[in-house]
Amino acid sequence: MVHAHPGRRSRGGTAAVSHLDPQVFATYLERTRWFGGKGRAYDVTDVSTIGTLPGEPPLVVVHLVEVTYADGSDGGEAGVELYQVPLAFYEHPEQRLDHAFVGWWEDPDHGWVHAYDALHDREAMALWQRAFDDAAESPDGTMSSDGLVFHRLPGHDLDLDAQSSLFSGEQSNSSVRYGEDALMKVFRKVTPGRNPDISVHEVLTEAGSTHVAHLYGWLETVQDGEPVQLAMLQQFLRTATDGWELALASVRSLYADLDVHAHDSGGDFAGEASRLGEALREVHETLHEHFPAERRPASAARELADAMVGRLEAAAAVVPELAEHTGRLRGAYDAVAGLGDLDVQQVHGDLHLGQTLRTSIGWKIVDFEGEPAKPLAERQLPDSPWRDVAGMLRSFDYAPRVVQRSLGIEDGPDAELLEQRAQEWAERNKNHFLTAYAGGGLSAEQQTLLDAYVADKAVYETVYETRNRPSWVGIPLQAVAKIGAP
Ligand SMILES: Nc1ncnc2c1ncn2[C@@H]1O[C@H](COP(=O)(O)OP(=O)(O)O)[C@@H](O)[C@H]1O
Ligand SMILES: O=P(O)(O)O[C@H]1O[C@H](CO)[C@@H](O[C@H]2O[C@H](CO)[C@@H](O)[C@H](O)[C@H]2O)[C@H](O)[C@H]1O
Repeated sequence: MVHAHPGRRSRGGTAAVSHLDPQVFATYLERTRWFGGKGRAYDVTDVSTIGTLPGEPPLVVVHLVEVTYADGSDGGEAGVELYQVPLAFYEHPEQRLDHAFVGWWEDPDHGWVHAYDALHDREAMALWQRAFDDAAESPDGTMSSDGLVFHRLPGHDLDLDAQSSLFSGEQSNSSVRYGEDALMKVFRKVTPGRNPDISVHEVLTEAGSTHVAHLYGWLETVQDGEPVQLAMLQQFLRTATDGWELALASVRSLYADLDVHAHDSGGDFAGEASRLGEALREVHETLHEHFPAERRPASAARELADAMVGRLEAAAAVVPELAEHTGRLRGAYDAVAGLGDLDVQQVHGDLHLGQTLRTSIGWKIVDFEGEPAKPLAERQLPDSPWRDVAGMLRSFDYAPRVVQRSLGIEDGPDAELLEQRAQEWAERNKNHFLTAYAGGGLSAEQQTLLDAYVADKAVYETVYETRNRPSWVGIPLQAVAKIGAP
């Protein structure tokens, strides 16, 4: 059943906006990078208003869009998801925002109103920044307005003159930078409960970690007594270059002359891969110190293997091509079942090169939210640090494949040599990263655990790609086909 928008309370002089058509949101979701339900049959079953940003113009209203999937919660995926869509309303069309147009409605009191995705709108984004600044003025560092609660940590004065611009990269959420001062990440898929991205950044900021951007604050609302965390404000790392982009540049330089081996290439990435390994080790050590950690008995290894098999079965329901590989994948998981004690702690949960930033003073790691497709309760649990290591290894595998696709050369006359170079590049960087992380070689137990996490991650990626970038699913499928192969 589709519910109509409940309507907005009218405030002095502003347009009341009612009758938001759920179908308009459905159409908009399909156009966005961050909607994770592509390829599934669904309905927008509710659109609710959770608050209005203080100050105006424009009028900015935060909506939660409820998406209900026809396949229920089959395939390990949620049956219902909530997406955050803040809209900026204008009484007349704003040509500068044409690219962010969501829809228009005839309002019974005010005629036509035009709605735009607020994150593209500088005027709208300034309202968030001012509200965060107001929170810093209050003795407890919080400011509440119309159901929205802004929290600030002490230690940084926001630059209110800084202009916003929306990031355009490969993202599951939406990030807006305020000049060179701050970055606000607006969580798109939201779940009631504490988001680990905020809680981990808060702890690491307070611990003085040099490998994360400092947390400045966050925005939440409370529904049925539980926080729903909507956005996070943090230090903008001004000298940062995305680790993923650096890796792609290195691969491009390798592919420029296929006669040159990866270790001789001018764009060699191995030194950076080693420094990344060291940075991850330090982050894991800090997380181990400040969050609960435990050594679980051998039965935990069996449970882990079962969980991986469960994820594989769920994934195979979404990606039928996995079926032919399940025997070999199960082999990797069964080996884990025979391991001894298992050390778990707070980890990153979804680490890949796109979560690393090279600054002038070293590598930083971002985005501690965990895998976007996992339920929040699962993402909050301690896990094995090898999960993060595996994520990075998968990323070193992705980079050469993505460059081949972007250059359209994967099926060209040099395909064989290209594949050789791709493997050289990936192996070289994986080895450097791993050796620096572990401080030497791995024990047989560590290798077994790592292999299983690599397989688990590749399986996860087949679902992620199917749902988000269907034309990329061949990348993880190619990796899955090699796991355990003779
Ligand atoms: N503090 C920061 N300063 C500068 N750039 C950042 C910062 N945090 C993240 N980024 C950039 O924004 C991109 C997206 O951030 P991320 O937290 O990974 O978002 P998502 O959860 O949507 O994937 C990252 O790949 C990185 O390039
Ligand atoms: O960054 P997020 O937390 O949203 O992570 C999700 O999106 C990632 C892509 O943006 C995805 O990562 C996969 O693609 C990367 C290249 O774009 C590659 O480097 C990673 O190895 C690969 O897993 C991630 O899996 C997903 O959870």
